[in-house]
Amino acid sequence: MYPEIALASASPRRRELLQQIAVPFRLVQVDVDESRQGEESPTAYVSRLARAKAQAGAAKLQYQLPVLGADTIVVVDQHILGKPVDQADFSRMMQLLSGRCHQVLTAVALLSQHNSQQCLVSTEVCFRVLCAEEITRYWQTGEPCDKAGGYGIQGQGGRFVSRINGSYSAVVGLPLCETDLLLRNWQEQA
Ligand SMILES: Cc1cn([C@H]2C[C@H](O)[C@@H](COP(=O)(O)OP(=O)(O)OP(=O)(O)O)O2)c(=O)[nH]c1=O
Repeated sequence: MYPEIALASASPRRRELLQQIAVPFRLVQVDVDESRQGEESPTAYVSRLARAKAQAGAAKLQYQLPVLGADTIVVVDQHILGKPVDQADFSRMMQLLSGRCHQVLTAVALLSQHNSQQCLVSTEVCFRVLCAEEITRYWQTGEPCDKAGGYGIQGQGGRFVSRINGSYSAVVGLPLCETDLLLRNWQEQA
């Protein structure tokens, strides 16, 4: 049903999500500088990173396959939260997220030599109020360190989430509905 693609990602979640909708893929390892450029907006930043991952993968594979790249960030009051660098950074993030709603932005880019498509999905996630003790305990599980915003909705972090409005799979790292559409559009144009 889908074209064979390469996934430019080291994220086990993105791998599992693509498998969930039966997309045939191989992996390509890329190393992309994730620093923000000046006053770049959150949407510009996350979209650029998804594109940069796909571009790096396509160059590495010499454009033999379409390459999919994705990026996820958490945004609260225009602050961009990536992965926490240490426990203090993580605690700061949890205090920002406690007792309120934030946006999770996931961008997906699909790229070949002659075609490029991308989409951006924004999901609202609401947290109940968190206390200092559970924030410390959550850090000790090891789960937060490789997740944007310092939490995994699909893991123990799910206990903090009171409500979500939008795409659950986008929060975990790859929006299934929009990725399916991207791939089907791609196939129609090929
Ligand atoms: C908010 C949230 C994020 N995440 C993950 C999704 C992404 O893997 C990660 C955000 O970092 P990213 O830089 O988007 O991705 P990554 O470094 O894990 O993988 P890649 O090689 O594709 O760049 O946070 C969850 O797993 N659950 C959540 O609830």
